[in-house]
Amino acid sequence: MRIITENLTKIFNTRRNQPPIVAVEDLNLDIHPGEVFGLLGPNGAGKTTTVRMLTTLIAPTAGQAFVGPWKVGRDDRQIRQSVGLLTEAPGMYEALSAEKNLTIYARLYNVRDVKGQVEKYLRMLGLWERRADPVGSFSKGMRQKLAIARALLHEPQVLFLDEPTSGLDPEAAKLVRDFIEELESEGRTIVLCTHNLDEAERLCHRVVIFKTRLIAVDTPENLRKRLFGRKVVFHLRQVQPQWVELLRSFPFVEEVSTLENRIIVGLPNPEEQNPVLVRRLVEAGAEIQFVGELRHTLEDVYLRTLQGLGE
Ligand SMILES: Nc1ncnc2c1ncn2[C@@H]1O[C@H](COP(=O)(O)OP(=O)(O)OP(=O)(O)O)[C@@H](O)[C@H]1O
Repeated sequence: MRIITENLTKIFNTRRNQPPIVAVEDLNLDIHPGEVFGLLGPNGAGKTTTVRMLTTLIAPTAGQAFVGPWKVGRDDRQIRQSVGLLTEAPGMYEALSAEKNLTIYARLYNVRDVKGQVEKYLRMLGLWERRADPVGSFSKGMRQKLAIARALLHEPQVLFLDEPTSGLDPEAAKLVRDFIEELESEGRTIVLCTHNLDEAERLCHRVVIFKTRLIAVDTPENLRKRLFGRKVVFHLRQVQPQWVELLRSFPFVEEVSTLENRIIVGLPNPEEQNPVLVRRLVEAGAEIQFVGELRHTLEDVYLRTLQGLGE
């Protein structure tokens, strides 16, 4: 399912005499069916507010939004049936078993085969053996998995995951990430709010960086290229100034810098241009140990993007 927002805005009117809080302003997004889409932004950027609007938990102040063919504010019942939501602090009945908790929610969602669906997701998330235990006895990771199971019981085509791996140990976090990839392969649209940029980079096709308003939206790769260009690192046995000058003499070379025994070269198209540079360096007597691409992480991109706003 496709998700579209058009000038989506949310303003919270707090206490009297207090200025209103603009949480989300004029947000325009087009999330493609079947993509994993990351919502990135600092604390208070409006990520949760956006998710709450798209899942019909709160009404937009202005603008509009569509989840598949359904319009937020007009078709809320259909939207609730089509979306699954994992919130930051999913509440469960602590004294009841995992199975009982899921059964209650499955009934609430009018799931047809309650028993079958509950079993399917308990098994899928590795909780089947612990199904009779009270949720109060579960670890954080098990609770998170149970919450994911709960969000999936009614087989939503769209899934909103707010910080799905926060507070999980690396093993549990990996399990959840693998599971997200599995859900993606089933063609579901997944919207992921996360502060874990490494995770966003691994899972998301595209990300939006926003802070109340949209700042940038693209694939992590394109954002990286746009902000940093592409850079190639030549590791040499030692660097001679004439090799730096040689590299600078190529018209397509954008910039050259050195760091210890490395020469870093900005190139628009390394696949085409590297072989030429390698050949000329070798001819000039350089001893090349390695050649690699300097990778900027999504974290670099994120921080640089927000810096542009004076963060
Ligand atoms: N119910 C509310 N009443 C008043 N203000 C609110 C309400 N919900 C959110 N806000 C405000 O809206 C802004 C955006 O909050 P939101 O929770 O959407 O941010 P977030 O990007 O999810 O942040 P975090 O990364 O910290 O979870 C904040 O300034 C917050 O204080």
